Amino acid sequence: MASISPLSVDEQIALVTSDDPHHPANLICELCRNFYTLGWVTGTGGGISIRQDDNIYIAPSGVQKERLHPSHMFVLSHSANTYLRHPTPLKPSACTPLFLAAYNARGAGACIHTHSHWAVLATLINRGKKTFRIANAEMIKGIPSPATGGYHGYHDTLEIPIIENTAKEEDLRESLEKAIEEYPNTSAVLVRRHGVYVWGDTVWKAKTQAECYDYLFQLAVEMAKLGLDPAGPIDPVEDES
Ligand SMILES: CSC[C@@H](O)[C@@H](O)C(=O)COP(=O)(O)O
Ligand SMILES: [Zn+2]
Repeated sequence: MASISPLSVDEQIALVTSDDPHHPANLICELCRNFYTLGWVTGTGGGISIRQDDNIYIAPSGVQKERLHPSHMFVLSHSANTYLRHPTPLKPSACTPLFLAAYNARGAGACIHTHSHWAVLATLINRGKKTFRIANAEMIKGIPSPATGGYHGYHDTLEIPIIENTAKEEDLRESLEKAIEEYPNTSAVLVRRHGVYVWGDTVWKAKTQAECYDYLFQLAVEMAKLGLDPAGPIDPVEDES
């Protein structure tokens, strides 16, 4: 991927400078501060990328994500596969190939990567399994169903692929791409002992869906602790009359 920008210095600065709080460079900073308080992006891990038309905004690698400034942002031209802005001496997030997988395969508008404990534990209660399952939970209704063009229903079983972690983040690309292909109805991929990637059509959909997923991961972990099957049926209610 070329790192020499075809843009002038002023044009590069303009890409990440805006008074609009909804500008991707500003939003990445704000959302990462929020995600930090949730334990999603602590210790420099995790992050979010946002696509605005052909421009993909990416945070730097190995930096405290709650202390980002818009001027730290990388901007990648999706169609040209060229960095329009590559602030030295920073490096783009190691999650970039994973974010690109969501943009390329699903036309996502944003992709979030968290190291949430709940996501990690959701992979551990499914030891030896390639899929996380949960059913009959209200928050499933917040998860899209690309197969129907709508959302999952309350009684649907939500299935999320689990891929195995690798020593380097970028080496997850192949298995993440395969999981996206094998699970056409998913908008998230869990990474064993690591976290989760969640994408959405817009930044707000990616955010709210990541919140629904995290809620469901916590619910499943707490249910498993109580000996309950997160994907189990609804118990029949006794007729006391
Ligand atoms: C605590 S380091 C974790 C990283 O290796 C990685 O898992 C991660 O999610 C963030 O990568 P980064 O390149 O800093 O954006
Ligand atoms: Zn990570």
